[in-house]
Order: sequence, then C-alpha cells, then structure tokens
Amino acid sequence: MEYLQYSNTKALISIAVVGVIGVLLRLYNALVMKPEKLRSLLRKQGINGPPPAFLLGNIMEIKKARSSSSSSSSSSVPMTPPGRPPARHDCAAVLFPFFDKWRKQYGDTFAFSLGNTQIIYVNRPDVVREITTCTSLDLGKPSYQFKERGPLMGQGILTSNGPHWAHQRKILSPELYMEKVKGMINLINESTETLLKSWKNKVDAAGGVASINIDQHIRSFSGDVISRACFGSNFAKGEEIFHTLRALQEAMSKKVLSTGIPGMRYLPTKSNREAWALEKEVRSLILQVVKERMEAAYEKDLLQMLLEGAKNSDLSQEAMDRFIVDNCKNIYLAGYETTAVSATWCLMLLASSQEWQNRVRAEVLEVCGDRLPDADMILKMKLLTMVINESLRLYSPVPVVSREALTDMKFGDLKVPEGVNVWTMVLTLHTDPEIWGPDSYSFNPGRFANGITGACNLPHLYMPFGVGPRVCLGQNLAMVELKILIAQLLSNFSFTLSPDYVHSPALRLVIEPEHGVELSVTKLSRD
Ligand code: HEM
Repeated sequence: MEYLQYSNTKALISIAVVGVIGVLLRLYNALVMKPEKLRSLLRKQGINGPPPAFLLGNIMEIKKARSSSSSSSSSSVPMTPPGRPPARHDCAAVLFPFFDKWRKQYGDTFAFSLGNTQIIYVNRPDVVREITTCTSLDLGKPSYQFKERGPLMGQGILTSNGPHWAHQRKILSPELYMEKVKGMINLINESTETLLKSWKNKVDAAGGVASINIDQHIRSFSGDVISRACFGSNFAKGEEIFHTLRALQEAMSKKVLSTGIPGMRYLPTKSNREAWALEKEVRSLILQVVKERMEAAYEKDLLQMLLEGAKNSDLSQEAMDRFIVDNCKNIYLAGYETTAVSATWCLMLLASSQEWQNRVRAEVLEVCGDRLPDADMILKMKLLTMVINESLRLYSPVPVVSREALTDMKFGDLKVPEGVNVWTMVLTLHTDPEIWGPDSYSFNPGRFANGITGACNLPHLYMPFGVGPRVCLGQNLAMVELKILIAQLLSNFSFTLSPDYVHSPALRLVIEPEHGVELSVTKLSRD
C-alpha cells in the first residue's frame, strides 16, 4: 500500500516536472530562440541594429532617449521659449531621437526589438512604396499592438487582419464615402456652433481678449461629431460611451511604455485592472444602445450599418455583439483624437503666422460670407486646404505606419521573415529636405499651391492618412470636419499664441501638445 502511494506521488512529480520543463522550453523558444533566429535572418541580408537586452529588446534605450530629449537641456533639440512657435518644426527629433542615432550608425534600413517583437525600420522610398501599397492579406497590422491594446480596441477594423478585417472594411467603408460625409455637414455645423458660443462667452467675460487653452474645446467638438455620426439620435448616450472610452484610453496610455514586455498585459496591475473594468463598462453601454435600437425606429447612421452588417453575416450572438462593440470603439478611437489634435496643431500654426491667418480668413469670408459652410464652399477654399495639408505634414498625428509579415514576404530586395514588423516613420519622410526642399522644417502652406504632387518630388511619401489598402477610412470626414471648424473659427475670431504657450509635442496614442495650446483670442466684429 505504502509502496503504491509512493509510486503515485513519484509519477505525479515526474508529470509536473515534464510539464514545467515543456513550458520553460516553449517560453525559451518564444522569448530567446525565435527572436535570435529572426535577427540572424535579418543580419544575413545586411540589416543590423542596436543589440537588444535580454527580454526587453531596445525598450530601455528608447525610454531613456525619450525622457532625456523631452526634459534635458543638454539635448540636441533646442528648447522653445514660452509664447513662441519652434524655429524648426521637427517632431521626429523630439520624439524619436534614438531613430536618428541608429540611422547614422546602421543606415536607412535597420532592425531593433520591442520585447520579443522584431522590427525593421525602413526609410527607403522604393521599399516604402512596395510595403504601403501591397494588397496581399499576408501583410497585416502588427499583432503585438492587438495584444497590448486588446481592452481598448478588441478585434475591430483597426486591429484585425486577413478576411476578418476585409469583411469589416467592406461594411464600414461605404458609410464614409464623400457622398455620405456631405450628409453630415449639418451636424458638423451644429457641433461647431456650440464651440463658437463657448468661445464668445469666454471672450466677453474676459473683456475682449481671452486666453483659452483650446484642447478640451476642440476635443469636445470632435467627440460630439463622432457621437452624432455613429449614434445619430442616440448621441447623448454616445457621449457617455465616449467619456468612458476616453477614461479607458487614458488607463491604456499609462501602459504604452510597457509595449512589448512579454506577459505584462495579463498581470493584475493597477492600470490593467482599471482598463478591464472600463472595458466592461463601455461594452455594456454600447449594447444598451443596440438593444434600444432593436426596439425603436430605424436610422441610417454608422451604428445601424454595423447592426445590419452583423445581422447579414451569419455570426453567433456572442460574435455579433463583439463585432458591434469593437467597431464602435474603433471608429471612436480612430476618429476622435486624430481629428482633434490635427485641428489643435493647425490652430497653433495659424496663431503663429498672422500672414497665413489673414489670408485664409479673407478666403473664408469671400467664399462663405455670412452663411454656414456647405459642400460647394468647402471645395472652393483652396488656401484653407493648403494650410491643413501643411499642418498634417509637420504634425501628423500618427507618426508611424506599421505592418507585420504574416508569412515570409519580399518587398523589392528586402526579405521580411514571417512575424517581423516593418515601420515607416511618417514624420521623418514628411520633413526630409531631399523630398521637400531646404525649407522642409518650416511652416509654408504655399508649397501645396499645386497639390501634393507639386509640393514634393515623391508624393507617395506624404501619408498623414496612411496609404494603400489600409488607408484611413475617415479621411473625407476628417478633412470636412477640419475645414468647417477652422473656417468658422477664422471668420469669428482672430488669435495669437498666448505668452503661456509652451511648445512640447508628446507621443501618447497620437502626437499631441503636452501642455495644450494656449491662444489669446479676440472676437471679430462682422459689420
Ligand atoms: C485628421 C484625422 C485623421 C488622421 C490623421 C487619421 C490617420 C489614420 C492613419 C494614419 C491610419 C492608418 C493607415 C495605415 O496604417 O496605413 C488610419 C486608419 C483608420 N482611420 Fe483614420 N485618421 C483620421 C481620422 C479618422 C476619422 C474621422 C475616422 C472615422 C470616423 C477614421 C477611421 C479610420 C479607420 C476605420 C482606420 C482603419 C482602416 C483599416 O485598417 O482598414 N480616421 N487613420
């Protein structure tokens, strides 16, 4: 009997030991062997890069370079005095100083690691064209981003690949065609009115000139537009969803710097627990609106399209709920902050160039007069389009276009093994003097007088909205929103940079002004 018990315990211990060894071997393979194999494949074709640290890759080096470039006076990036625009609009040098260093050391194409993810940085125009225009479903969005941003984005259009992505894109894209966006102009004008009223009140209360930190106002405007576009008449509920999503995004941005550290997302850390709770809340709020929709009248907004798309696609109830919840979140996230920061940066640039502010205002008043902007007027305002294009060139909210090879792939002479990511630095391409000329770091909307092709010698490298099959679905909506907002602000107010403005681009989920943008705003008399 005793002997039997002894041999059972021995067997259990043996099984446990074999199991633990198996898990350790798999971990060793995923964290050490596989990354090293990929790096050696890259080295074989002459792609070198900074040596990675065990498990972390180059994360610590990146963190260190970032914090010293934003805080240290010994940084190579000159600090901008308060109240002034920078002499050189060079976000890449402030936010990604390590890339400059590595490019000097390893050339235009080099490899680095975020945790166990291997990334090739590509700056060669020919290879960038091949990557960004590749239509194969084998080239997708990086899976490590899906994992890290799981609670925030789920498996919606932004964070899915292959047939699942293609299916979602097919449902959503017709809803954001220009013809549909034209139908949203009234709702955008309504959202703008709210903003104008609040600025007028502030200026009156301040006796003629008000110092306004514009960020929150612009964010509210952008959130209002997206809520109305997505949720139509349920937009009040939309705003509640949106505030919860914003809180979730903040909880997630605290985690951004841990990107790539294996296993971090599963640990019940304070920020993970906060994110999980908010994710649950957003889901239940969205499904509540869906339930009301099922019972009430039919409307033609984005939510309705998602509902119909889900109903027609033979999904289980669980999968259908996920499809709707994830895509509502994705549209918010894709459309809210990007448009808000684009408008904020554009107003900062106009505030620092009285010449361009006056020129665009004259155009707006000539085209629109006392009427609210409509589709024809929006098309006619050329100087306004040039200013927005230039602002998106210098302050592209999304600084990197990234992809993952889902199988072994080749772009020109660059072989990308399965699992390796490729990154194209939009900000660097947007300011390269060889592409844009010697004034590439200056604000000069005049360069867009003959469109994008006239502005630079390699137009495919201008990509504030990305390019190729995964190009931004909302670019028509974003451009119309930006034009209406800026036209309306210019025809009602004049503004300069406040002496309190401190120029400090920061990378959160998008590039935003770290301390906001403070403007001195005066009401224009319209007699
Ligand atoms: C100025 C504002 C905006 C900027 C700068 C911007 C930029 C971008 C960029 C760079 C991408 C990724 C493209 C790529 O990886 O090649 C993207 C994707 C996307 N954007 Fe935007 N975006 C803006 C506004 C919007 C708005 C208003 C919406 C929706 C209402 C939207 C919806 C999307 C969607 C759904 C995708 C994913 C497309 C896909 O993966 O198939 N965006 N955007």
